[in-house]
Amino acid sequence: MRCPGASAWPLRLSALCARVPSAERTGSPDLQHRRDLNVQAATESGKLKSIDDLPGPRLPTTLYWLFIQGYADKSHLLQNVQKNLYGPIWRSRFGPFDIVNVATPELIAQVIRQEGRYPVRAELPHWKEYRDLRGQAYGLHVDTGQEWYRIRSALNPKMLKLKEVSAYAPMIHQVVGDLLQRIELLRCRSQDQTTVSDIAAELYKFGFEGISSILFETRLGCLQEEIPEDTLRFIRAVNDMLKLSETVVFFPRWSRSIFPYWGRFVKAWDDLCDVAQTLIDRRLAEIKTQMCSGEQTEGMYLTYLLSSDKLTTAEVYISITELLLGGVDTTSNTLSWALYHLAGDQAAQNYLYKEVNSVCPGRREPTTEDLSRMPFLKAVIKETLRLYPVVPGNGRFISENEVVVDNYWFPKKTQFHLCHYATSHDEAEFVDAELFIPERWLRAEVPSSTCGRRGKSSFYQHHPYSFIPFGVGVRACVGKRVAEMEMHFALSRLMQHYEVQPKDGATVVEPKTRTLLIPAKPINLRFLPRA
Ligand code: HEM
Repeated sequence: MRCPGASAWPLRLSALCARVPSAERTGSPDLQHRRDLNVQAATESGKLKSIDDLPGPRLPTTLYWLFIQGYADKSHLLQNVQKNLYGPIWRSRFGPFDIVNVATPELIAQVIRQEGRYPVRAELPHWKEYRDLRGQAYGLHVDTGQEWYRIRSALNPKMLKLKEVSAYAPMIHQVVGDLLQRIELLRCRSQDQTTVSDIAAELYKFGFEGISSILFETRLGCLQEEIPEDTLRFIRAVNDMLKLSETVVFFPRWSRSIFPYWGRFVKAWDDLCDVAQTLIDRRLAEIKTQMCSGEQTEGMYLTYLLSSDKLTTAEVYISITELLLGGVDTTSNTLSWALYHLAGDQAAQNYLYKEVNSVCPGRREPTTEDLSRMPFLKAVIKETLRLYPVVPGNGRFISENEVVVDNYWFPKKTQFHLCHYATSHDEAEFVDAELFIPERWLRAEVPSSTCGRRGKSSFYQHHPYSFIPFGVGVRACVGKRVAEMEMHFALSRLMQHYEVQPKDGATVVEPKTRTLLIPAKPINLRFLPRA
């Protein structure tokens, strides 16, 4: 969970929320009390089953799946395997974890409706331990309750309001310009003068430059010939931290000095925080100089946070670090998969090119308004996120209230795993679910034969909770709007300049899980300049 641990659906989500009484959504004490009484009554009358009645694998079975069957780095696929074995709701116990998995949109919706006013994704004791060790503020991922809400309310306005986010467009276009130059450089240097190897690695740099330009209002030069050492250090640290996070959480505190993992985890976090702090301090010094010389310090995100007075300095530091952490390989992996599929589907790529070209002829840079006239572009990104939700599973740790899901009663402090990889790959929700078909996201009135495919109306319909790549509700991804803008600008401009082809013929690249869903091997692509 670079977003620890969704583009068509916000409208559907609000429609769905409208059916839930507002008191229920906000988890008012009165309603809570009534719900608890109902739950108690129903349990007493024996109508509801308990967590112990749930099917699910025992520890040896889980170990067998992970280490003998090889699902340790394919945990996204385990969602489907276990759903087929145990049904849509099951329990898994593993080390200190006792988890209730839900794998249909209806069940996910039931959990979300009861998530309370301050939803918690999962307890992150090892992240908290690191923050305590270094005397840092907890921040978005670790803080809970009103403290989380206070921080989130400070971060939301300039991240989630469409109008505010549009202000970042010129900066993002500069960064996309650098990406285009870098691709041109790499492809000209390659042996066949067209290939860019490991496109995800280049897009990580794009992701880092993009989010940094918004947060710090300055360009770091991540896409230049000489990549700043701090950029590489940050990308390495994110990778290490995510990998180690999955391991460290299994080891008890007393084993910290015996195994090397905790030390490495701390080092990765130290590097992350150090790079973020250097960038923040550099920008702070610039702001001070500007102020001293009487210049107006009109800035974007960091300046806004510092001047809003809603967060302490320690909270600003950790929030910026977490936004950087969330903003790098989420967008970059999604873009990599989108290019991978477009390279393999020339009909879709041609259609996308024509759409971009008709809205922005002569390679004009698209504005945010132009994007609203590019439904196929948006459909490509949605379809990519459906096939490869970069955060393949989400969670809700419901500590405030007891919960009823599918005739089961769960006590407070139950950890739910929302298996949305399984739902977005479910044939019952998406026709030909394993295929890349962007036009499934276009409304039926739009010619459905765009790329030579036709469908019935069911082709376009799915439950709103079957596709939730950005999460859902008040705790959903804070970077959703920024991510979408970055991806839409980058993809549209790449299409204006290049036709993309697979380098290695029809080589299939599978995803693997390293907390995030990432390509299991490098994606190599050929970029052929368009006339
Ligand atoms: C393709 C792009 C992205 C995807 C698919 C994605 C996905 C997610 C998901 C699934 C969550 C959990 C939401 C929930 O619990 O319901 C999340 C949270 C989060 N994301 Fe993203 N994300 C993306 C881009 C970004 C970007 C660009 C940023 C930074 C600007 C970001 C920052 C965060 C943060 C800070 C959280 C934690 C929010 C909280 O706990 O209140 N994400 N993201």
